[in-house]
Amino acid sequence: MASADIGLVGLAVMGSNLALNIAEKGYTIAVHNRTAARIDDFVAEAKSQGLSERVVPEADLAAFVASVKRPRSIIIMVKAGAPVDAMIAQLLPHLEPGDAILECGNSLYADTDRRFAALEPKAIGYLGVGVSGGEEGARHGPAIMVGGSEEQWHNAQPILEAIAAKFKGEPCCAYLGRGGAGHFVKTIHNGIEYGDMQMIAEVYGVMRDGLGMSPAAASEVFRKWNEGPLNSYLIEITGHVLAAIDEETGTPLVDLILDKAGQKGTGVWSAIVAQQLGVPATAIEGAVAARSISSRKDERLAAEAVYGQRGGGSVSVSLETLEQALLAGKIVSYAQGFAVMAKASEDKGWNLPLATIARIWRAGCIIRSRFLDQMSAAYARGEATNLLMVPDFVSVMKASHPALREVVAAGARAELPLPCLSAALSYFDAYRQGRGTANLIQGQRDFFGAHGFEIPGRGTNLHGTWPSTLGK
Ligand SMILES: NC(=O)C1=CN([C@@H]2O[C@H](COP(=O)(O)OP(=O)(O)OC[C@H]3O[C@@H](n4cnc5c(N)ncnc54)[C@H](OP(=O)(O)O)[C@@H]3O)[C@@H](O)[C@H]2O)C=CC1
Ligand SMILES: O=C(CO)[C@H](O)[C@H](O)COP(=O)(O)O
Repeated sequence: MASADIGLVGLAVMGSNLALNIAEKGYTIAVHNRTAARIDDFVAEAKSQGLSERVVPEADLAAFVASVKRPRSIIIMVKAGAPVDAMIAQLLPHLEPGDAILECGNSLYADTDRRFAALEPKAIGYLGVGVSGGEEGARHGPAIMVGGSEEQWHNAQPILEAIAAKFKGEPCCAYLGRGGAGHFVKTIHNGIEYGDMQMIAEVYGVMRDGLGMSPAAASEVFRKWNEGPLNSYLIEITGHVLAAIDEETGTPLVDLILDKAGQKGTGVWSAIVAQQLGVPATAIEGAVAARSISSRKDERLAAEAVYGQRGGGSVSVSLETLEQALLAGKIVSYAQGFAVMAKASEDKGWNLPLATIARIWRAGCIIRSRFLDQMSAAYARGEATNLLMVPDFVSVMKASHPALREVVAAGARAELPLPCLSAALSYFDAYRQGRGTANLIQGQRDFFGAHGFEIPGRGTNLHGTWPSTLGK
């Protein structure tokens, strides 16, 4: 007999913690996983947490679906990509019109659009749900970004709001638009996450290599910064990562970890979509490229052998300057991420609520910070679509961009790579430069390709009389 309020397939890190969160909120949840051993492990864990009475484990997929009350809501939390399509195909024969799939992984928004469109004629609802917060967030309250059918959102809303993180009592969960809107917003969340993490890593590099600070000393600085305007989850965990000691050797763990960053796709997708939309997101692009160069360890070692080790000596910037530089870089990066969402919203007709997005990112998600509270208030007042033009942030940027400039210049002189911070600074300088240099590019384009240029007051698509370069 159907007894479960909701079902969940995929009991790895995220799925098992979400399922425990759902059970803890008083809902009965049916669970299934391709590899049955994970179901047994999950049941044992649920038991140890006193939640097994609200768990219906099913190793057989048909029995799993049948155990969920109609109209059914089934969460899919498996590896993104082909496994999601495979899971939908396996579930479909057992679902009935009116049932819904809530796909909660880090899926490419275009895949979600496609799946949404394929299931709509079958009367199977489809929600593409971005979930952020990692293992701990999934268990105790993630930020939840929902896209897809509005009707299905209303069906799922009570459970999703119950399990979401709360900021001053408000659930960090919202419906953001049709089709892939929720996954799109989660992707940009991750792009911003990449920018935050890379800028923090660059500042750590200045501390380690330019100021000669130990991990313990750097940890103490991040702990202090977490009490100020940079207060955020990522600054907080950076302090903890830098303080950790390896039990085997007694040395700082961070000094033992290989300097090659992994990446699973959302950062690259953010950079690609920004370029496709014609919205500069240079800080995010810089962060993605930095992960890629980090992964080429052998090539970097070979190049170091050719060019020699860094010869720039120490840097002389204060910790206050570093803090201000990080703040300025972060504002630029968020401005870019939100500008990408604003343009996507326009192009795809999603009507993305930017204030709501900033609001649901204030707790639960990886980029949660004090700063997002200020941002959501600014967007709610409808002040601007680019954060760099929002009065509160204009004053912060005016005060902090000289620090960003000082750090980037000091880094360049000391031969320290700062790809993300320098990209943010260049974007800021270009964004506020009333007279740029693209007039020369237009001249060059007309020279080699007769592409035309504009002279204000004279006309568009004009051409120059250029000398011939033939035979030279
Ligand atoms: N880990 C994190 O911090 C976060 C992850 N996410 C996203 O959430 C989703 C789940 O992540 P995570 O919990 O880390 O798990 P993984 O991404 O590691 O995926 C493992 C799960 O997918 C299942 N799976 C893989 N291939 C198939 C298939 N072909 N058919 C059926 N099931 C399959 C596995 O089943 P089996 O046990 O049989 O191998 C297992 O349950 C991903 O999209 C991820 O990007 C989102 C936010 C944070
Ligand atoms: O979605 C997440 C956090 O918000 C996941 O942890 C994701 O895996 C992070 O991306 P990457 O693995 O590329 O660093």
